[in-house]
Amino acid sequence: MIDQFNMRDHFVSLCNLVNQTRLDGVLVQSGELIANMTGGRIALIYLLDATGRNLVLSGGYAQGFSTWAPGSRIHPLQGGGRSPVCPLTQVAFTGKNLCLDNGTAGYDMSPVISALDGVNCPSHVAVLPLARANADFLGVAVVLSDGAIAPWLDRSVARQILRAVAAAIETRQVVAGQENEKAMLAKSLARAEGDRMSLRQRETGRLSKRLIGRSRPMQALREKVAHLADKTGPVMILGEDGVGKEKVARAMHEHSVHSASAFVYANCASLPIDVFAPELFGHKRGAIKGVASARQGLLRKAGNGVVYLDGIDRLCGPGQEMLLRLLETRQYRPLGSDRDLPLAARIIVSARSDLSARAQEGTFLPGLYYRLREMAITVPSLDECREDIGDIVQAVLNGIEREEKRHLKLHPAAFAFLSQRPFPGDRRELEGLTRLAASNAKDGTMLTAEHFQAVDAQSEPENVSTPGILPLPEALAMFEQDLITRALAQTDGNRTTAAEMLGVPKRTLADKCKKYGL
Ligand SMILES: Nc1ncnc2c1ncn2[C@@H]1O[C@H](COP(=O)(O)OP(=O)(O)OP(=O)(O)O)[C@@H](O)[C@H]1O
Repeated sequence: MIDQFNMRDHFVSLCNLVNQTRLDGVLVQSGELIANMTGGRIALIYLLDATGRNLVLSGGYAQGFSTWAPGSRIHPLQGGGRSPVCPLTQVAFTGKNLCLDNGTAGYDMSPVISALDGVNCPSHVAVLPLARANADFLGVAVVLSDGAIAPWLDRSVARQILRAVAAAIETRQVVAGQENEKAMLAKSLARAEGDRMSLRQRETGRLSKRLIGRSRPMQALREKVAHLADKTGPVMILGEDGVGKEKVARAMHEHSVHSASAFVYANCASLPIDVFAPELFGHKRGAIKGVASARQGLLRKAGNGVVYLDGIDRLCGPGQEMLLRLLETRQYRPLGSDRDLPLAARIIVSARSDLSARAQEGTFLPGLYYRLREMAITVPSLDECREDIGDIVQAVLNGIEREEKRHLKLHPAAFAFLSQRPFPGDRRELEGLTRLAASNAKDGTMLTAEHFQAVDAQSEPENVSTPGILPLPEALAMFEQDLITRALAQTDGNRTTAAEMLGVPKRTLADKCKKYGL
């Protein structure tokens, strides 16, 4: 009769249960379902906590209350042999229904009474175990009824409903756990991303202090430097004289994980192989004639830092071949040694921008060029980044302020002057010009266009009036006169010696002196 009478209600409640998307909703729905099924007035759900040692009052249902959320309370599962017995503990350990239709004598009902918070406690109590799909203990449902509960529990539907309730709770717990994990993961990802961003900002900030300029080409350059900094393999930095190739190399090293190791500089320009090889690889004692002691090479000195080879385009042919071999084998042998050593340092080279053409025409080893261009950076010239002039000048002035305690500011007219002025020596020329202009300015003043113009005027070669095109006899006479004057000056007017110097007979010189009135 019970089953027939309530079947439709059970079915609706079960659908509601399955449709709950939150654990608290599942618990209320479960309470209602269990109460209806057992004819109870109140149903409480206690779930085992993560430690497996406590039952936590997690949800409940009370007839007549649209929503009822008993405060969550923790009840430690008690060890055996206690008196009075905790009914929750007993069910947790036995896994069997406990139906107290005939009174609760001998049982400690405080975990149940305390949950009621003043709600009148019905006379009949049953504690029903809830099990996970793998039969592990999940928790208990406590039913409080004004009438006998046992007859209701005998129905097969009771077992099915308790299984459905346990499954719904377990599913929600798993989903809630996953969501919790997802939220924690998202939080830690956001934290890591934040850390990464601020680290990146700090690093890019450091790079902008070294490689000054807000122009697009400079921004792109800094990005490329940051990108290549932690890669391995050689880097080639291309650019004309004074654009800042070495500065880029140093910035890349400082940005890398090996920044604590050494940055070793070597100028390759025009070095013959017998100087370049021992310099780079080092040599053993007695390996070089006339050199008594052994010497550590630059590769060894750099450790796992950087060896910066400046002006690789001017390295001699055998040097180029040696370098290619080093990059290919990643091994080298100090002169006089019989042991190869591994290449630990990163090789960064600099060259003028026309290296590709040089490789094509065969004046630079093509194989080395192709190896080096795998990671190449071209430094934009100041002409391509004219908007950076103000920032570079300001950086120089800041340096002067730090070193010399002199405070100088750039006058807008000076900036306008510099923006127009060509800089064939690139950033090096701008830096040097600013230093010289600043040396003529007083502390606390503005650096004006005149300060820069004064430096330019001093460095211009003296005005030599170049004669226009003269008829050849006239020009030859001028040249002859100048030559004789200088020969006489050098010989203190001694015509005999002067004639010898000029390779003419004494008589010819005398005639010419007469002709030119010397
Ligand atoms: N982005 C920059 N901001 C400010 N100063 C710079 C910048 N780039 C280079 N400089 C300055 O220009 C000068 C030349 O730089 P660096 O020696 O790095 O140039 P380079 O290209 O290696 O020159 P070279 O070809 O003669 O070896 C240095 O004094 C450096 O401080």
